[in-house]
Amino acid sequence: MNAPVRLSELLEFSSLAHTLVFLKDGRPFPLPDIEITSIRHDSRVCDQGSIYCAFRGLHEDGIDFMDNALEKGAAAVVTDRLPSRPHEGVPYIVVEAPRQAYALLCGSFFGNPASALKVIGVTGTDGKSTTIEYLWQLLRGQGVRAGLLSTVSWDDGSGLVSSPYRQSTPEAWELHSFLSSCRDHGLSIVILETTSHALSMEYDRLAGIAFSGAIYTTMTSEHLEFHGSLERYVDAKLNLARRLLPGSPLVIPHDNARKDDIMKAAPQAKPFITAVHHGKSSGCSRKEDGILNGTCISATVLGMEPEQLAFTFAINDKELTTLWRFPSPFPFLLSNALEAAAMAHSLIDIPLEAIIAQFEKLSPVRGRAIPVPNSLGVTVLIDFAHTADAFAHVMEEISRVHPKADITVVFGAAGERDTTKRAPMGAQAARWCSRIIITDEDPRNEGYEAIRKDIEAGIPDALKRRRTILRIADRKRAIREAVANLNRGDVLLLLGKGHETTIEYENGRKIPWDEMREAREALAVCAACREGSSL
Ligand SMILES: CC(=O)N[C@H]1[C@@H](OP(=O)(O)OP(=O)(O)OC[C@H]2O[C@@H](n3ccc(=O)[nH]c3=O)[C@H](O)[C@@H]2O)O[C@H](CO)[C@@H](O)[C@@H]1O[C@H](C)C(=O)N[C@@H](C)C(=O)N[C@H](CCC(=O)O)C(=O)O
Ligand SMILES: Nc1ncnc2c1ncn2[C@@H]1O[C@H](COP(=O)(O)OP(=O)(O)OP(=O)(O)O)[C@@H](O)[C@H]1O
Repeated sequence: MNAPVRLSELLEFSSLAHTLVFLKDGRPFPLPDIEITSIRHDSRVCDQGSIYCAFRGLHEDGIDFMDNALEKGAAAVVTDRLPSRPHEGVPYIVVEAPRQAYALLCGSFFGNPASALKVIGVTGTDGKSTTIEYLWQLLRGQGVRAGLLSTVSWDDGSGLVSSPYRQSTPEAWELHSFLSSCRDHGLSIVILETTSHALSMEYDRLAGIAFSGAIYTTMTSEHLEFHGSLERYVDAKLNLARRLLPGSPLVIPHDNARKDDIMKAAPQAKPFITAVHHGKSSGCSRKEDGILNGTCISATVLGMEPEQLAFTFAINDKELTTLWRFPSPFPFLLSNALEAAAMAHSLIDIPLEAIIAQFEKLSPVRGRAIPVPNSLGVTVLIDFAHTADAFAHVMEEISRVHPKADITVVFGAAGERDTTKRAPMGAQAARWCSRIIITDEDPRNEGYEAIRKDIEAGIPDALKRRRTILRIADRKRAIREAVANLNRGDVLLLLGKGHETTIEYENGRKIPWDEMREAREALAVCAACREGSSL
């Protein structure tokens, strides 16, 4: 529990542009200084001494809950307009953007912990959590304890646990509370997942934080239901580069289509371009990539096995001949690791070779490209792919590793979220897989049927006739059906649930979910059944 802070101090240290309105006997009156115990955007969790920040939401207008917040004990209100009948004796802090004000006040409440830390932001469409956890592992391998907050994990210096938050970049109160805990544990580096929602000017959850490093992973398309267009989505992502401190490392993969825009958004950054390629190729070059002041790091994959990759790497034009190992067959994960290595190298000034030597010991990230052991002679992979680009990468690479295998995929798509990605996901599934089972991911109020139709709309008619397409809403039954039909040598991809622990249905109803347990159980049932029938 943090000690209360005086309102005057909070306002001063947050540098918040505001107008303070405090009425007594119907007239403006100088505000008596009050103690603030918390900053909240939800009236239901306000208590004695809270500041209530009224947000305009997708469903509600926070101004309608001011009375509720005051009844709960809120001592002040942040708003973009006064209510029609302002209460006497309530300080109204009138601002242009309440969400930005909320973030600045939260930072100020916790003593602006970000300014005492090197905060590294990781953004992109796919690969954020994996890259973050690889960076955390690589730094740890060099004896540097770093804080970490991603969709999957959380470490404030007290150890790695599952992230307790529903959001990948949590709301500012939770975020600054986490950062202050990192500072109090004596950490100097914190790696933060910075999502497009959090970076957008609409939500601005990261307002007031200056970044000491940024990694961009892939940049395709997601969350268009929120951003409205691809350009606005990209622009939100660029806010991370715009918030880099001068001279900070900025790591971008060579094949990121928005590489130039990202570099333009941070002209004073120190760029690192990374590339992973097969066989002989130039990878990236400082001249071609326009980074004469930066560094190119490229890995050449020389060998692919079902469980690992062998590669060499080059820094700028200097090719190093040592053969290194990466403990996964997926080059896109090697690309994430290479980005993490570039950042670690820049942050702690340790030769890249020493960092890359740690690759073979990297642990997988929960729910990402995790094989499920079995006795059926099949390959079953659990993965969190939930965009068309991630589908393409996983499916293409698994086909390369198992060129003769029949591939079955089980997947769905999130309800009430980006609908534009569904058809392209269906198209990728049909391109690479002979058997497609469309099931529930998080149908929410949209329901299974609408989502299934959107996915199927992306499957070309010619492929519809050549593929087996099953529609099984119940994910447990879908997995059982998929496993029951596998033949020795086949591949089964279970996509989109990864580490998640629930499936969300209508009106917020959730059922507990564990994809690994479901897969194991389905495989055990099938193994027992096949043993029984061979007796
Ligand atoms: C879809 C979405 O973005 N929802 C966010 C949004 O909710 P909303 O607009 O529906 O809120 P609302 O119900 O209209 O309420 C408006 C305001 O009134 C308040 N309220 C409401 C009721 C009441 O009784 N009292 C009260 O004070 C609410 O607390 C809120 O501040 O505003 C809320 C307050 O900021 C957010 O917590 C909420 O995030 C929800 C939890 C969410 O799921 N967000 C996801 C989409 C998200 O942010 N994801 C990104 C990206 C993930 C990725 O890339 O993988 C992330 O960073 O996690
Ligand atoms: N570099 C990459 N290129 C393409 N796809 C990738 C890459 N890295 C990971 N993926 C795919 O994206 C999935 C999600 O990975 P990860 O959790 O690291 O991304 P994320 O950006 O954190 O996603 P989210 O924020 O939605 O959790 C992986 O399971 C994999 O299928």
